[in-house]
Amino acid sequence: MNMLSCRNLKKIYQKQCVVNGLSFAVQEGEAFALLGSNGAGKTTTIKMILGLIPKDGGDVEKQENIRIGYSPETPYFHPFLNGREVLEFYGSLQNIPKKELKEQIPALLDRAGLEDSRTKVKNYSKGMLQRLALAQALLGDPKLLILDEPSAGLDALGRVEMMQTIRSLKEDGKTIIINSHILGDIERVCDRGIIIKKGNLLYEWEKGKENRSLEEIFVEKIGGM
Ligand SMILES: Nc1ncnc2c1ncn2[C@@H]1O[C@H](COP(=O)(O)OP(=O)(O)OP(=O)(O)O)[C@@H](O)[C@H]1O
Repeated sequence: MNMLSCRNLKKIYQKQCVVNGLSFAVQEGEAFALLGSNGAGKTTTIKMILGLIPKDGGDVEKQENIRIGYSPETPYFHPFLNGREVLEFYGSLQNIPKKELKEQIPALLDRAGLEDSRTKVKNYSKGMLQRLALAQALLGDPKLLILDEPSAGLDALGRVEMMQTIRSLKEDGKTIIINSHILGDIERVCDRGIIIKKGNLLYEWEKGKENRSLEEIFVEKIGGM
């Protein structure tokens, strides 16, 4: 069953077509990757799926009434709040009752690999911000998670932990769309994905479909056009 499908998605910026008729479907319970070089159109695609920017063509169809969690490429939170306070704030925007939030927040911080400390966001490292962005995306137990570069800025161990967390979320039944440049991570966690170049779909990747690594496929597809 599809969780989400995009048909002929299009985005034009300054007369330039940066997403050019993309069509793909994400099935319920899978981890799906959007792959491509810098400027390929991955974040723009995510923003159209979320309705953050208008489409210049095409459709996005989602399962009805699903909750979506979103971790943006460059997370920003109020600098004078600590992690817990950030989650309380976003939880209140979602109308999650205070009592429920109190129960959820320590588990969410823990799951994202953050301590429930008084450290304010202004003193967070880039990696801590990424972790907080993931915890924020998990508020309200969404069915679909959209993670834009979730391991950007994390050190090697942090990256491994982040990918383990994402894998465990998939095992819990969440559907996950990930935008990432780290092909080894994608290969370990994702089931399927698409390679995009200059807004065009180049290749539909599926784990185990080919007897070569995602990196080899990526280099061939991206380098060969
Ligand atoms: N608001 C905007 N106005 C004009 N051009 C934009 C805007 N946002 C994105 N673009 C352009 O659209 C193209 C696709 O950008 P996008 O951010 O979707 O790429 P990406 O694949 O996510 O890249 P990266 O991996 O570097 O994040 C780029 O050429 C970018 O410069």
